Amino acid sequence: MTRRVLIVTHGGRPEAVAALTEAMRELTAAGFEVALHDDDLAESFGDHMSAVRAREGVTDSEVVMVLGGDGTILRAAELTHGTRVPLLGVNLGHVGFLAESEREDLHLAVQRLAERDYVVEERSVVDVHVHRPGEDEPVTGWALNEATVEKARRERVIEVAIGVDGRPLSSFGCDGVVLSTSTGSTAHAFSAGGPVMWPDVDGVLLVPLSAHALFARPLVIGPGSAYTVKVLERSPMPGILTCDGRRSIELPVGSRVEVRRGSTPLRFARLSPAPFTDRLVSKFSLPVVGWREAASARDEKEG
Ligand SMILES: NC(=O)c1ccc[n+]([C@@H]2O[C@H](COP(=O)([O-])OP(=O)(O)OC[C@H]3O[C@@H](n4cnc5c(N)ncnc54)[C@H](O)[C@@H]3O)[C@@H](O)[C@H]2O)c1
Ligand SMILES: Nc1ncnc2c1ncn2[C@@H]1O[C@H](COP(=O)(O)OP(=O)(O)OP(=O)(O)O)[C@@H](O)[C@H]1O
Repeated sequence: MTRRVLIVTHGGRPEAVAALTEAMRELTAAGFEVALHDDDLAESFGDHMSAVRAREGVTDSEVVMVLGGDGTILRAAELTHGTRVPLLGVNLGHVGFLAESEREDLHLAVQRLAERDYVVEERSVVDVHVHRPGEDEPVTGWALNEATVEKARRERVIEVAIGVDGRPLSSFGCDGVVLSTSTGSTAHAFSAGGPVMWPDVDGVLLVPLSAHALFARPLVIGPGSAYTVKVLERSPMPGILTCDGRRSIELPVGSRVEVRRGSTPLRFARLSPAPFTDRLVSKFSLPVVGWREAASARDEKEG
């Protein structure tokens, strides 16, 4: 059976189109059938490459290869969410925290795929249920990074009440609250002062955004618990919920948002066993000078 790779890229970027040409050549040479998610792009490649329009969807692909940065991976996650197809990110972006390979390692990545020399890592998402006044059914959503409840406009604050497992915890005026997975703990939640959660910490992080309150600390709950965020009737401002910076749901006052660890994780193809700590050091250029000297001094002392 022919092995297929579906490619998602940032079609608006010249470097992505160049990387796409190389990826398609390498994958085709390795015996893969290549499909492009971006039909317009497929149009320009369809003639002289074995590009197959990705009309067949994702589930008959072995891997979704993403040529881009974090945002493009978050966009590609919309395709694989709910399926068992893993994402493999090749970083063409500025940060590329979610990517597995750098641009210069594209050939190696294709070689490892061809040899089935990769492991699949599951990353938790958050599931979101939004109950709005006058609506019988909740609006549902999910996020790989975070679901953020924010004030709908810049002026004033949004008044929210926070609860855990149906029990009230606190209420305050703020710019919003970020409800993040471990994966998203290095993204918006990180910028808002939240802790970094290693990927195997299966909890959900809440970080308030500029809360006007004495008790508004980052909180972490376990995989069996759920947050409730209510937009209070007294709030001078309605809210808006945004998942991964891309999927939004309006929150009139009186809305109730429930966020819990998702039931279906997203899957990533991992080529290198490099620990998350190394990725953190590399992506944030953390100063680790002196670590080796200290370690070798300890080894000498221990003989
Ligand atoms: N003040 C902030 O830091 C802020 C504000 C809004 C959104 N965001 C983040 O942007 C994400 C959307 O990313 P985008 O690239 O489409 O938007 P974008 O182009 O605005 O980039 C936001 C930044 O977040 C980085 N990023 C995204 N996911 C990350 C992760 N899991 N770990 C570390 N860094 C990550 C991106 O690389 C980029 O540098 C949202 O999920 C949210 O986490 C951050
Ligand atoms: N085909 C596309 N058309 C329009 N916008 C796109 C497309 N692909 C990606 N984008 C958007 O462009 C933005 C930047 O993309 P991406 O994250 O890949 O690059 P970057 O921001 O430079 O990398 P990083 O996120 O690692 O800093 C993202 O918000 C993404 O959703």
